[in-house]
Amino acid sequence: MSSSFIKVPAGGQKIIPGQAVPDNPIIPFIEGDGIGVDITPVMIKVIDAAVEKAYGGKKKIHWMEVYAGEKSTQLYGPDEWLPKETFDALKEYSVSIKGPMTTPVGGGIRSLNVALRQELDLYQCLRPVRYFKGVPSPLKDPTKTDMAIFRENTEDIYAGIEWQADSDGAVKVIKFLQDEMGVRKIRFPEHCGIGIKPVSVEGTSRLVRAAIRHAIDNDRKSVTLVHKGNIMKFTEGLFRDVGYKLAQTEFGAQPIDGGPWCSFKNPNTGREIVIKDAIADAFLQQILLRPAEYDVIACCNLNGDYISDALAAQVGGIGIAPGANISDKYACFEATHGTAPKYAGLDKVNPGSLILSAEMMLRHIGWREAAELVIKSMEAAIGDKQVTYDFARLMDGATELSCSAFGDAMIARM
Ligand SMILES: NC(=O)C1=CN([C@@H]2O[C@H](COP(=O)(O)OP(=O)(O)OC[C@H]3O[C@@H](n4cnc5c(N)ncnc54)[C@H](OP(=O)(O)O)[C@@H]3O)[C@@H](O)[C@H]2O)C=CC1
Ligand SMILES: O=C(O)CCC(=O)C(=O)O
Ligand SMILES: [Mg+2]
Repeated sequence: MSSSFIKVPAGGQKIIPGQAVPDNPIIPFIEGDGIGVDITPVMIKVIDAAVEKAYGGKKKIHWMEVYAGEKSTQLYGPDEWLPKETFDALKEYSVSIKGPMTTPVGGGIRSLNVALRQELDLYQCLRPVRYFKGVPSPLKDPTKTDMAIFRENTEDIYAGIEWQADSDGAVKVIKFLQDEMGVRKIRFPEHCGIGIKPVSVEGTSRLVRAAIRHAIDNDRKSVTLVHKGNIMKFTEGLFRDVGYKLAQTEFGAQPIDGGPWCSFKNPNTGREIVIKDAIADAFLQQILLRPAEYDVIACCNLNGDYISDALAAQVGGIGIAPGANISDKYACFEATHGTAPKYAGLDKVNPGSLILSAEMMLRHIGWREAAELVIKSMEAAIGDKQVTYDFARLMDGATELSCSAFGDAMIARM
């Protein structure tokens, strides 16, 4: 593959990590599969309008399309799902945004989303979950759900280290486990797929460190380590133990009543931050019944995937659930939801999740005034009951708007 399809927009400048963000940054975007074709242009239109309104033309994003997923196979060739020039651009321009990408179940290609996170070492998946006034919710008081999920984004069973049943690899790994590791517990070793779950001290430490720093910077009351460490002792249990240890060694947390919960004073505000843990199954009921008790959540990759969608449902669903994949150098923003294939091209779905992901991106580059306009206009559109189908079907007296009309309704309210 040597073709280049990326056109660098004239008049834009690179964002260079550690340097001031230029007023004319080039931001690469991946349109995404499925509903990507609907939500990505609406996101761009809304963000451009907010930036224009906030800065009167002094600042402007120069969007640069880069290709991955189905669109990339159409351009570069049938097996080119994530071309090298896309990776290179995401690194070179350091801040980017992407639509969702399809991953087939069972066979076929491995997740391009996971590949991107791993290749760019975007180890923090930050998914804030909070309530917007007027949004339909199954909870009596959805305002109590206000959490920031820090999901480890590069390891765990999600890393996709696994072998298909009956493949040479599966047979070999199972034989190794039985013959050399003394494993007797594989219930049906014949015709058995097998996977590996890596959870490391280093991977856990950097994620929990980011979660605790977020709690400090945002004056949150607690960080909860969510895990299934009673069952998977040396992976999820490690996650919990390393998290507690790090809170003590790096942040000076002291055990509460003999531990393992511990706490320290926020150096900025003097208020106490509690580090606690919860076993994942119980946590999933606690967030519904006692959401006010949770602030910042730190968890392994797979648990974070489940928790993200479950928490999103408490405050309106994945149509309005934003996210960011962050490393120490790069950031790639993306919605929590996927490609919702049955709605692709219908101009129907909620673009809110990708728009709010872009809002996080605006804050990330320090364009707070534009970010606030995005929030204000979304609240105003929802407050006026001008919403997409997902909210309209749950709200009395709402006007159902198309995806693009919802974007326009936001712009009209900036
Ligand atoms: N980061 C990424 O790129 C992700 C990619 N995926 C991939 O997406 C594909 C489809 O996955 P699937 O399990 O169907 O999950 P999706 O998140 O794509 O969709 C599930 C359901 O969520 C609702 N939904 C999703 N997006 C929106 C939106 N913007 N507005 C309103 N409602 C929305 C719809 O509910 P309803 O039917 O009730 O209207 C939809 O049917 C898979 O290949 C999966 O691997 C999945 C998650 C993340
Ligand atoms: O990569 C995928 O297809 C799914 C990813 C996903 O569900 C997520 O990151 O929340
Ligand atoms: Mg998911």
